[in-house]
Amino acid sequence: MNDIIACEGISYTYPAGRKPALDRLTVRIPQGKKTALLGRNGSGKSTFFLQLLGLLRPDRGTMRFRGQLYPETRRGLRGIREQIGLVFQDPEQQLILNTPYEDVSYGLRNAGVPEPEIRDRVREALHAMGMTEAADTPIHALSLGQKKRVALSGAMVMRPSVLLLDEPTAYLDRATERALLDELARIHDEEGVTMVMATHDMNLAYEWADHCIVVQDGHCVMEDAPERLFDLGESLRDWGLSRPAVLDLWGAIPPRMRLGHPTPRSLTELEGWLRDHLE
Ligand SMILES: Nc1ncnc2c1ncn2[C@@H]1O[C@H](COP(=O)(O)OP(=O)(O)OP(=O)(O)O)[C@@H](O)[C@H]1O
Repeated sequence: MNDIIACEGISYTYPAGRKPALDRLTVRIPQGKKTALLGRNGSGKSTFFLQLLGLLRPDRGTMRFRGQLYPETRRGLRGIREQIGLVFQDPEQQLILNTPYEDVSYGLRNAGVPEPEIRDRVREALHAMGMTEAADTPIHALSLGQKKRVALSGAMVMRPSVLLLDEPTAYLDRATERALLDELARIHDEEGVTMVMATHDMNLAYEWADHCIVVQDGHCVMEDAPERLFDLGESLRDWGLSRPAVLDLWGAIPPRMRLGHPTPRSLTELEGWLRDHLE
């Protein structure tokens, strides 16, 4: 597996922090894959995202993007930021202009993209998120799910190679969550974008991720495929993680019935299996 990002022993303490937010963190982000970043509140996930964007710099350790050390200069870091998009947990923190159209065009205009191209790219990005009709609606009149879609459009319009998603499904209802996940799947499959998602939802991590990273107290304690990670019992509890419900339900089905069938990755998949096998 090729790594698009590799961090080696990075540590960081906030100026006002009493202990390190990141403590000798060593992790890699595989290129073109979907990585879930897991860990209890305060374990360092958001801080890690800010480090990846170059908005915070490690006190020690090294970070590489496509095999090259992160640049030291502002200009170099801006170049990294053009290739990495971040969608904040709270869209209110991200959306700064009056309408979706204005907000999504902001980054392109800053990058000096010509107006006709801005128009086309913004329309395309809003259309992909089903936000065409709301393009000129005041942001404050949008629902939370719509605001999240605008934030995602704003990140995607820059055509990043890596998309960082901080709790993208937090506060969303099931239907809006499903629509957002379908859109992420489309972006991943069609555009080959590497994705990293911080989430507290273990069902989602198990269903969505190819690769999982677990952080505890700013340190990586486990990095593996979801099926191996979620097979661990006690350690999961120590790290503040739960087992995905689908694994417990699947385990409750008599072994002779499930023998030879791959373990379902989601409750929807399990539901389909039950429908086929219990008729
Ligand atoms: N601006 C700040 N100043 C001082 N300490 C901070 C600051 N931001 C975060 N921290 C501390 O750094 C540590 C890591 O926080 P971080 O927000 O990265 O965790 P997280 O895993 O993203 O948490 P959550 O799951 O709640 O979003 C915590 O101890 C937190 O209190």
